[in-house]
Amino acid sequence: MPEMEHPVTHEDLKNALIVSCQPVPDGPMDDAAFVIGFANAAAAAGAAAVRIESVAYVKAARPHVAVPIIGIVKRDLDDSPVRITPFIADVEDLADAGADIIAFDATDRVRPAAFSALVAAAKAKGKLTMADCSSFEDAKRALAEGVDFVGTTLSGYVGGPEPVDPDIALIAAMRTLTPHVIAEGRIRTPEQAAEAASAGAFAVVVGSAITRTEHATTWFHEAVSAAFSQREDADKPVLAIDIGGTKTMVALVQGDKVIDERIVRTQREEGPDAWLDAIAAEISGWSGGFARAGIAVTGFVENGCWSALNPATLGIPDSYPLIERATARLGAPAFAVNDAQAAAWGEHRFGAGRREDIVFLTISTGIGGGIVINGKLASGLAGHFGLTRSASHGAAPLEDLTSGLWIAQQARDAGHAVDAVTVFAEAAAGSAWAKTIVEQSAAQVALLCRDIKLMLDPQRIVIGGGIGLAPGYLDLVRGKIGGLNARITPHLVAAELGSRAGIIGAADLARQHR
Ligand SMILES: CC(=O)N[C@H](C=O)[C@@H](O)[C@H](O)[C@H](O)COP(=O)(O)O
Repeated sequence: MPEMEHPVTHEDLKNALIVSCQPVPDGPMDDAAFVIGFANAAAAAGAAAVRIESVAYVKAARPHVAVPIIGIVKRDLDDSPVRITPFIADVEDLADAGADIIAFDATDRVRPAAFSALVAAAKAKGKLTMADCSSFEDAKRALAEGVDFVGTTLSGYVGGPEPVDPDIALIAAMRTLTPHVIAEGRIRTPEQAAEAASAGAFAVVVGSAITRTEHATTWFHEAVSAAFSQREDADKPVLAIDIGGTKTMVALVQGDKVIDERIVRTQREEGPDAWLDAIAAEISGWSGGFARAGIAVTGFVENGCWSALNPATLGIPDSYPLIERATARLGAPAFAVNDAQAAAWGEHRFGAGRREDIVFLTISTGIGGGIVINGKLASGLAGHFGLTRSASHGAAPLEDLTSGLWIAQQARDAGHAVDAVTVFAEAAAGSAWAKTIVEQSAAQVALLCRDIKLMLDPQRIVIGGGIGLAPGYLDLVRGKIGGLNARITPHLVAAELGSRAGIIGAADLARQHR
């Protein structure tokens, strides 16, 4: 033995793993002894069939291999792109060598022998047939010629760049034509093999990942090298930038440590190209000292482009290509994020968030925020709580009834032309008018925090910003929340990273973003 004891049928391949035992041509494993070894190792581990290339290897393996063999011959022809089993003689020789199933190219290309003749030759020898297809159309034609199996073998190999992933969609499409679909090509992981099976494959072929040692080694080598070089990058400082309405903070940040820090004025009228130029000029002495850049900005960032939500804060042209321009201008790959979202991430990683799911609220001139859920930062518009209207009962965006600007306005209306800081000082000193204003602001924030708890259920709500951290303010908010069932009471804590939360968060996000 082991010749096959009975003629192989479709059922022998049902729900099978098939291992293609084709060493890299002319490589150190390109030897009959290895092909036999691979085939027996595969069979011992549960493979129900093997695929072997060349008449010589099929002949060598047949006496030693007890599972069905799919045989192919590969040829590089001058006058045809067809490589897999192009000639009738190939079919016959494979059959005579002991292959149970003969596979051949089923593409619609110039070929030396008619497809129907190949099928007939295999059948004349009493063998099953497998059509190596590149498309749904190939499979349709092959089935019309009476093949037993259609494979996705040649998808991605008939022109254009070779894909990386298996063609799962083609498996599913071919399954609408026949149950006898063999998934083959670029299946590199057990997960992909399972996906192919779930998509409707009758059997799944895995080749290079198991039997082309050089290929599999290369994949690991590349992954490991990339990870090592990323790790070296990760140890380098990040250039962190926080572009605000009046000033821009630039810093070199390592972990949560700010190594160096500068402030540049944001020339509001000049626009983002000029702001980036000013930043680049300011940091020229740091060149080579950072591997990447993290940018926190007012407004929001989507698909690498920056837009204003409130142009009064800073006039950003709509969809300014910030990441592209910053990467070019700063000489390092850049990442950009809303400033309050960056601060939320900073607090989550290194501050009062304690690596828990948090909502961060910065209450100062306006109200900004960020959300970290399931360990991930929500991007886009997420966290712009100051613009919500539920807590203000629709009267105006919440920040217009809560923030520093509103507090100063209320004071003026009460006949006291002072800023928010003074209002807080007056409230602390016992002035009734000032207390009333601060309490109203705190009551709005309390409503917002109650809603946030019910909408997102964060473990903590971290409160920052000049107003949020003003002495006594957080306690006032807690007081206004009071009386709720413990499960739905939000847990409020004071932010810990202060004005550096944004740059620390942006730096960390840039480090993690590849
Ligand atoms: C396109 C072509 O010539 N495919 C050949 C067909 O036999 C083999 O080189 C592949 O190794 C085989 O299809 C298995 O695929 P993978 O090695 O990607 O698991």
